[in-house]
Amino acid sequence: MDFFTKIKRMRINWPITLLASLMAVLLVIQIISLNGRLLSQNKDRSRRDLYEEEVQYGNRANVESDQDFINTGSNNIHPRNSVNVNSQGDESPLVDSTISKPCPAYNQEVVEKYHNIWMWANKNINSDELYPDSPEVDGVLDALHKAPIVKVDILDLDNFEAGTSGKWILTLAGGQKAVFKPLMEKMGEPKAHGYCNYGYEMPSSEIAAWRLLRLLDIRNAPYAVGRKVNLRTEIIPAATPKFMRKLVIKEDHLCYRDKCRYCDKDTVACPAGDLLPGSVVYWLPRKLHMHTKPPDYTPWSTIQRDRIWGSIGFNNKTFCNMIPKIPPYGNPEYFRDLFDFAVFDYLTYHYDTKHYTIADHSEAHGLTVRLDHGRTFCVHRKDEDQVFLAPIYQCCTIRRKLFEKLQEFKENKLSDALRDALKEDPLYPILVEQHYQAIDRRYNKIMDTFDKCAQAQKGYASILL
Ligand SMILES: Nc1ncnc2c1ncn2[C@@H]1O[C@H](COP(=O)(O)OP(=O)(O)OP(=O)(O)O)[C@@H](O)[C@H]1O
Ligand SMILES: [Mn+2]
Repeated sequence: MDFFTKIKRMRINWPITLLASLMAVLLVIQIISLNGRLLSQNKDRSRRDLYEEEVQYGNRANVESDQDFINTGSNNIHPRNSVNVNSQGDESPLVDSTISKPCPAYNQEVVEKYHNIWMWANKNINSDELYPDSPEVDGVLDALHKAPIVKVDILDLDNFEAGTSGKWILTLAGGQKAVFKPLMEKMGEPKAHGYCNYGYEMPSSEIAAWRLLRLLDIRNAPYAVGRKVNLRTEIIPAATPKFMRKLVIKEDHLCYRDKCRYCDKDTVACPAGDLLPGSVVYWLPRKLHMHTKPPDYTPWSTIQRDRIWGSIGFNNKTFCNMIPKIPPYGNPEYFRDLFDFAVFDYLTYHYDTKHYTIADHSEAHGLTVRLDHGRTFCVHRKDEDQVFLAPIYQCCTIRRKLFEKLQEFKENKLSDALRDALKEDPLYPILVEQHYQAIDRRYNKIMDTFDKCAQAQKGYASILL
């Protein structure tokens, strides 16, 4: 007996079978949609969990407003110069018919001009500094600002989309790579909720931090400059397919959708005239070793600090005594670096402090490098001495070179100098006015702390390294 004859003989009640099948299909649809909702709740929850983890580690800026922020789920994102639309609403993907994608034209002369600038920058990286104190530095900034963009991709390291907010990797004419951080929140303003690690990274901070380090003669952060990129004419023609998936059309605007790990939701930037502002940071063509985890961690980084403060307390100077036992801080130069970091981190309220060393046996092998200042200048109302002054307070020491440099900025001159330096940037004003007041206030506290240290010891000679 064949299969069909068997079925015929089973005397099936067709209406009941059909009804049962229909109900089964409905049940499956219900289960799938419930699962979807649970998944999206879990996604939200996991963002909160991540954030809560950071809160536990103390990696946040404003304890008082925490509950308010969580409750309101604030998402006021309106970059200056941008039409910015919230992530809800109609949004359509970009399709080839929406925008044509002409190939960028390469002009050999232009390519050579920029290539020579990148060669100069590369040649000047040595074991003392990433760039010299010379006027050519401004030429490199200018090139980062103006060089035609030949390729745009999402910065993806080891199959992991780097970081808490999206970063682009640009290839510029002449072959230099650069990291672009797009402006997704208000330019240069403090985080409304006061949490430095919540929300997007800030390109304004990246630019201001670099200018401040340069003023202090701390030349271990790669060049950073502001740039407005035209999504339609500069980015689309050079974008990889992966990058193109981040572009959407919304209310007739061309928009960029960025991820944000510690935000209530991702959002889109729909810049006026298609011009999206951001920071461009020179990609350091060297192998880097990151100092974040034992045995060679940055001693006063957030995680280490909170673990240690919990057990020994802020005032305990024994922490300072044990630092030379942590590799590589037995080396006096690396030990001194820690106080350069402390001064800068305190001035900029830098919650995401970390550092790298060049590890490639090139002539720059061993140089300390500081990357990623997108979360500096996030609050100007307060200073958190317990957090940021600790290295200075506990060790009472500083590199002589930095101390002498700092003395040049007495009587609120540091803020004026930073303002003047930022006037050179194409995106000036970069920071809101209150940040400058904060810098002077913090500068004075640093200098007072060193004064107290000198008084308590045998004068300045005993605290300068
Ligand atoms: N200018 C640069 N030159 C060389 N390598 C870089 C540069 N910028 C970033 N990188 C590499 O990319 C990695 C990730 O960059 P970055 O530290 O800015 O992001 P993140 O801290 O992971 O992200 P987020 O700040 O969003 O959490 C760095 O650890 C470093 O290896
Ligand atoms: Mn970062």
